[in-house]
Amino acid sequence: MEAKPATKPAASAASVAAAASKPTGGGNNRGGNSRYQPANRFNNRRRRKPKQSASQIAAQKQKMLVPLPKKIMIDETMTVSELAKALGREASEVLKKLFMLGVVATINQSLEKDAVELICNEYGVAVEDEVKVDTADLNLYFEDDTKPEDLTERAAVVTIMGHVDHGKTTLLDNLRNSKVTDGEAGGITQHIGAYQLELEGKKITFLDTPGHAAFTTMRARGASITDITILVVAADDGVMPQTIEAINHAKAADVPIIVAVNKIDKPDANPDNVMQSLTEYGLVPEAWGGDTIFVPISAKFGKNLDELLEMILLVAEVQELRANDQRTAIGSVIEARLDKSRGPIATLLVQDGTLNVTDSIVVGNTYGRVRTMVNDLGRRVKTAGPSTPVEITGLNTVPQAGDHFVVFADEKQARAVGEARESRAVVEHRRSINRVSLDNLFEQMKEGEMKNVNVIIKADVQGSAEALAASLRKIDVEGVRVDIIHTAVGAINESDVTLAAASNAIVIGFNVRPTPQALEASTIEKVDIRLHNIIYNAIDEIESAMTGMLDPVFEEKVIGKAIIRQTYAVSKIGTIAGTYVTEGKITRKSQIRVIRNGIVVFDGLLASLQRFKDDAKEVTMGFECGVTLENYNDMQEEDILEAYIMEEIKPKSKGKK
Ligand SMILES: Nc1nc2c(ncn2[C@@H]2O[C@H](COP(=O)(O)OP(=O)(O)OP(=O)(O)O)[C@@H](O)[C@H]2O)c(=O)[nH]1
Repeated sequence: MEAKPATKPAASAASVAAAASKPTGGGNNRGGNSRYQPANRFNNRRRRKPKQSASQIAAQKQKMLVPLPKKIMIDETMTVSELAKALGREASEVLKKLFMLGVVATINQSLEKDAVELICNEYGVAVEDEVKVDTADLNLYFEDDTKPEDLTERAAVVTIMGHVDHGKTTLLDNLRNSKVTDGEAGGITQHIGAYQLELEGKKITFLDTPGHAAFTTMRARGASITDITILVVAADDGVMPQTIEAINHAKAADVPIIVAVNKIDKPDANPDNVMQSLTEYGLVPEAWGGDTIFVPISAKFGKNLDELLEMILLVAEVQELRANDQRTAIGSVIEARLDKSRGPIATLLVQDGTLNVTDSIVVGNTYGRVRTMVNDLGRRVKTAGPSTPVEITGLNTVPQAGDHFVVFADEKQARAVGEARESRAVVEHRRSINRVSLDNLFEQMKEGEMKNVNVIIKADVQGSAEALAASLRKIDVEGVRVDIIHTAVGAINESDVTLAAASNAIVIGFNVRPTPQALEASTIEKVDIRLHNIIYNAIDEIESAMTGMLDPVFEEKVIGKAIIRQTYAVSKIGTIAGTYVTEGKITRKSQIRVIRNGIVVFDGLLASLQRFKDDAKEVTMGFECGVTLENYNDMQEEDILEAYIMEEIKPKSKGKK
């Protein structure tokens, strides 16, 4: 049977394909068979044509289907293929354009923003920086975007501060007992770090960890939860160092102060003296033309406590404290601890929104689900609105006082944010970010980040502190001024470092030293402490730093410490101090500072260093030695000798410690 012409081409296509795979063929080479040529061409044409037209059509289709975008977003760099995708173009087309612009690239090569802009320019497409929202940054959730109509009144949050023994705890306890037992007959009260009182239908929340250390530690961690500070000053004792510290801590946080002049029941109470002294710190009673409220009280005998509460309500009213109880809760940690049987426990202060049992929550660098919630009366509650303190369980680990908390829509989201924060916390110490030091002051000023330089001054005597403060205030470099946020007499203590950390301040010590705790805290918090014994040098250093001319060549390095155990007066030689080296070593070449109660009483040269009557080159920790100083004989038992050397350092190194 003769094959029909129509079937021939098909048969021959298979043959040609076979032939094509073996171009040199065997004996049955049909390549020269003219009979098959037309069919061959026909078939080849048929195979080529659809292929070409398909890609052309696809390209055309793509052109038609994907119009160029008006703009594309870039996060620093993008690869050629990402760019092509964003533009809706073939990568080869983008590569070609790059080539024409003189850039030889591959498809996975990442392009800098400049190159992306060049290409996009060719297409008439704008390039914009992608604004990345860092969902793990809890501060974001504290940005206030509530409409005024959604806001309702909330209770004021009050902190009590003052000098030791002036009656802070007595006041907190008596306020609580007087009010709480009124309405909650026999109610179990428990310490959860804060409590609420009700007066005239309005609530007030008291943080019951008195003292400015707790207040400022929380502020250093980002929490500013206090609306009003009660400054307790004992009328029989008057204004004391910690009264002043408390004032400066409250001022630095911009929190209004109500003065409670306490212990007025005492026969030697002198409230007028307290008022008079406080005027020096800008706290002037209303009766004297100022705007500070003073309430004379007796915390112990409950006198005028209602009046004090009324004044708190008054100040709160002026502040117009509002919150939106309909949103998911945000707030801060007041206290946290680990309970052996219940796991991590945290007292939270809800600052906005309403917190519910079962809420998925991120607290500081941990997360979890609110399992139980207990209020300040020890009662189980299911919800907690704004300004309410509650103790919760259900967190994975223990957070820290001052940490922020945020409630998320679901557990998955909370876990993602919590885990991201956890791992981030391991690599970066959040409080060291952007901390000011004299070494970076100029850069921060240049970048416009600094409007004023906050300084804390500690000095051996009030006179030097004031003189230094006055001179520093006069410095004005390119509109940036020095702001003295606290001055006091005595060693630089932990509280100074905490205040510096919370207020981004530099600490200047004049003839004083930091306590070991303060030194340790300053290293952790990256607070710059500068120590001087010549006022001019302190001023010059700050001024140089502000003009970018700070170029320290030498830095002092403390190499050892010793304590004087005994002193001997020896004629012709003077005082020999029998000392015991407690840290590092003392070398014959070191300079010596004599420190008495945190104050530098001598700074100069070593005259002799001896071990068992022999001159020694150096004496190390754990050994005793005899020391004499040049031109100084007033060494006393218990004095600390600090040995230091001056070391050459590279410019822009860490500050003096
Ligand atoms: N007479 C009298 N004594 C008071 C009054 N308030 C407190 N005290 C007494 O003063 C002493 C110290 O009171 P606290 O409440 O412990 O003082 P504080 O400020 O909390 O002290 P620290 O916690 O050490 O800082 C106690 O013995 C109180 O009883 C008062 O109004 N009148």
